[in-house]
Amino acid sequence: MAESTGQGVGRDELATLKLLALDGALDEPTKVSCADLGDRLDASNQTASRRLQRLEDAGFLSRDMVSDGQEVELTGDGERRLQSEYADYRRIFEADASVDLTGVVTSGMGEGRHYITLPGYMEQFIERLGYEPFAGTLNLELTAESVRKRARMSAIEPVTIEGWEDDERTYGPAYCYPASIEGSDGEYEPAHVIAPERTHHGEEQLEVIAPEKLREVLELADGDEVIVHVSE
Ligand SMILES: Cc1cc2nc3c(=O)[nH]c(=O)nc-3n(C[C@H](O)[C@H](O)[C@H](O)COP(=O)(O)O)c2cc1C
Ligand SMILES: Nc1ccn([C@@H]2O[C@H](COP(=O)(O)OP(=O)(O)O)[C@@H](O)[C@H]2O)c(=O)n1
Ligand SMILES: [Mg+2]
Repeated sequence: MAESTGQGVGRDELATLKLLALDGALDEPTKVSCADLGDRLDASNQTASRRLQRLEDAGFLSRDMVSDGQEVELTGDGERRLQSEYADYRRIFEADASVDLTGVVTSGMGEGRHYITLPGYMEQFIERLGYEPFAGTLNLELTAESVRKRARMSAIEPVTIEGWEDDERTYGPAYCYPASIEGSDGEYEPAHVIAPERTHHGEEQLEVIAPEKLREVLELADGDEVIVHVSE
């Protein structure tokens, strides 16, 4: 049994996914033959076929049967899985990883304020980030390209804010990535992209914290575009 790397796929499936991407299946439906794939993976035809099936079941691949074989294309999740692998290699080989993400300012659920000001988090922010964050998170809706690029943040070492508990419940950890925020009115730092482990938002929402209210200092309103430069 292959070692699991999450979402039901193992190392072997990941190697298969990489070969398919090298063949062009990231950009368009690409013809594959299990015999050829098996040869290149040093595995049997049946093994190659099983790996394709697992990748499809995991949602990393879409497949179309055509008269003389099959065409495959990586899904968004498939691309993100490879991006995250790529980010690991960047982390290994590149000293100063950075990523620029673009998004528009949006209003969230009004919960950021509550979480940021809980003493169990606030004390850690002050100690580990070196500033007392403004009470809330600036929410950005990322462009489709930035949603994909977001995985590259894993090449950057975050400041970890640990989970904690009170009498009533437990609170999850959160990871803070150093960043500067560029609006049309100028650039602001220090700031951090905050990624709570437990969140109600999907990958398209980015939350940012800073010592000041960014809507005021950068004169931002819903719909304004900002660029977040994330780097160590
Ligand atoms: C520091 C921090 C810790 C959080 N911890 C939790 C948590 O333990 N459980 C949870 O359901 N949501 C947690 N959240 C996430 C919020 O529920 C929510 O996803 C988001 O931060 C709300 O942002 P918004 O009000 O800006 O839309 C946390 C958020 C932050 C900023
Ligand atoms: N550093 C920060 C943090 C939050 N904010 C804003 O402060 C308000 C409170 O944050 P919040 O996270 O509780 O609210 P929503 O993001 O859910 O709208 C929101 O309007 C945020 O956009 C800001 O301008 N600068
Ligand atoms: Mg917020």
